[in-house]
Amino acid sequence: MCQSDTHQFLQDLPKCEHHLHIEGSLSPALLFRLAKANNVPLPDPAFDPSFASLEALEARYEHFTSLNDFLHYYFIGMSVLITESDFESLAYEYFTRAHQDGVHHAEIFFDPQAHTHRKIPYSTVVNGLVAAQKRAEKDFGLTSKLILCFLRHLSETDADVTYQEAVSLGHFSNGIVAGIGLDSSEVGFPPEIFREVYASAAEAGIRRTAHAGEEGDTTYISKALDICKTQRIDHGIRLVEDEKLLQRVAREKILVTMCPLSNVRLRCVTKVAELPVRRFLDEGVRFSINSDDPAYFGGYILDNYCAVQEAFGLSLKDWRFIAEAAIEGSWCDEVRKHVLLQKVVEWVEKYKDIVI
Ligand SMILES: Nc1ncnc2[nH]cnc12
Ligand SMILES: [Zn+2]
Repeated sequence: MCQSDTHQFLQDLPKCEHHLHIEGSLSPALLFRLAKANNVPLPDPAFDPSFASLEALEARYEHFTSLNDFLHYYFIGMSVLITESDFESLAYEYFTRAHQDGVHHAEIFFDPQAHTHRKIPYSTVVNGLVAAQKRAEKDFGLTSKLILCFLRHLSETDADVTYQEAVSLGHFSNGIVAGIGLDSSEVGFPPEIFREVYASAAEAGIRRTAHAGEEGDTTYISKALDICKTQRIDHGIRLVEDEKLLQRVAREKILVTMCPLSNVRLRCVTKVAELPVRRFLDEGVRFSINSDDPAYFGGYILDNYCAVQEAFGLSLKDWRFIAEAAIEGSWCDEVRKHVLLQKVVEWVEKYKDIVI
């Protein structure tokens, strides 16, 4: 995807990933393997030929027509995840790949309701993910956080049940879960539906983000900020449709977690060049570049960085701004941020005289 020099330049750039659904890193190969190992039935190929073979499923992933079309496959896919060890393998595979792509810190979303609704205990999911986090830190020095997402197509009451389970296990106070998020079908499920659970989290000092402005209009972004008091916006590409809101996001240093290849695959834009990358840079909007659901959207984080570089031809100064904004907007402690910022300084030193 990238020319080799540019590829190396971007691979070396110290990265943080903030928008990665761990269930979205389940490759079709692992999906079929776990379905067999765990005796989980997949849809009958007579009804959906995508499940006839690995190749057919991979080909289907290249033709999503919308967020909901993708989510249909996303929820079927994760139904093969049953044991703690399934979640650990999934997350460790992701961390391994992220490390190869130059990620030093990852904040990963998980969707507990999608598992508890099919009788997989919340603790099975979290224990598996935590085991992978510990191994990744030990093996690669890659630090990570978990962000518990609520499924917005389910009720606020349902979200609250999950939230209370995490609270009662002390997962927010002991740092196992760093914050809450909101994902799944956007249009028709505005963030204010979840105002109460977000208010409880705010009162308890728990960090908050939400998907907004992916398919939904700018009111999804403003309501996420004003009513749910989110400190980040996930996707947020439609921010450019409201000049005042854009200025506010820049002024308040709210991190926007962009996912370029996802936006193309889900037809939010027709090509990466349509994304507001240049506009955000010019206006000082802080953003990170992420992979969202890499096993479904044809690329991991470095592929997304390369796609942005191909479309916009950014300078070393632009990339430095992106890298520093990503670190400063991370939910890790100040000591870790300092270490990561130092790595960016070293990267600048290495590349400052090289023409990209
Ligand atoms: N891109 C996305 N938007 C909303 N919900 C999601 N869940 C997984 N990926 C998602
Ligand atoms: Zn997402």
